[in-house]
Amino acid sequence: MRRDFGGLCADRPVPSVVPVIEVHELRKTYGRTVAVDGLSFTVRPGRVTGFLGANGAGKSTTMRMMLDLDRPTGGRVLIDGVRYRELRQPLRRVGALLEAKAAHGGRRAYHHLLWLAQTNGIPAARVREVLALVGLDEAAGKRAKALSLGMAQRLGIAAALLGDPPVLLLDEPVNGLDPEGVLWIRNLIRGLAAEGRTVFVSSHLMSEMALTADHLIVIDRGRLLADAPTGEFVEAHGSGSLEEAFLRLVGGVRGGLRAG
Ligand SMILES: Nc1ncnc2c1ncn2[C@@H]1O[C@H](COP(=O)(O)OP(=O)(O)OP(=O)(O)O)[C@@H](O)[C@H]1O
Repeated sequence: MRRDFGGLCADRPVPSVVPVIEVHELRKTYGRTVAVDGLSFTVRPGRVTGFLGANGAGKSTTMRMMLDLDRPTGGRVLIDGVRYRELRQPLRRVGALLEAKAAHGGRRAYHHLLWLAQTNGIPAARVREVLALVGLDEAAGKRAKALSLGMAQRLGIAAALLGDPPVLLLDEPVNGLDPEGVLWIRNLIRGLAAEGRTVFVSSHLMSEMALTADHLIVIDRGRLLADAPTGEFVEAHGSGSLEEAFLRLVGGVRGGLRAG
């Protein structure tokens, strides 16, 4: 089913199999801490790719490097064949949610989005569209510091959708949302992928990812453990659930490391 998320472009190209995001031998160290350890994978359009890992596995660090917010110690990330900072009109190409509380506390939700739109050549009318899309019309006049975590998360998603980008990078988008909000974001994410967009979503919530992701990139301690369709991943680990498969895989690898 094709869904319309009120985007600027009416028609999108048919999803291709060409990877949109390419992560090559990515590495990041902070002093002695190896946060990301030689990670390589690609992300394709038209499906939800879940980025799974336990707390501290290196998901946020990887996503910051995808957006050029952190400099890799080694390797690189290409989006459409170039680095993020080389993209022209990046907000129209890549929408990102990294931290829910990214807006300046004193700024009203509407003005936060308007400022982002105006500095990125996006029509002001789009602000009302995305506020409606994320269910924040009535909270448009609230200052960012007065928003609940769930509302701040919705504002972050509105900012990510502002440029109607074909690529979305969402770091733990479910954080802070109530059950209704969780269902809403799941449907939104799945709808965005069904439109042919490239959707990359990190989470440590296995049950949620099982319902949302078509494909999984699983990491532990900065290393790639699996790159597989969700169903295949669960089956390959002889499990009834994604959570069980994940725990078996991570437990097995860590056990092997200890034994070695
Ligand atoms: N700025 C930093 N300085 C020092 N160490 C850092 C920094 N950022 C991340 N790390 C470390 O790098 C590792 C990976 O952290 P990261 O936040 O990327 O993991 P994560 O998978 O996103 O975890 P979570 O699910 O808890 O958000 C952790 O050991 C973390 O302590």
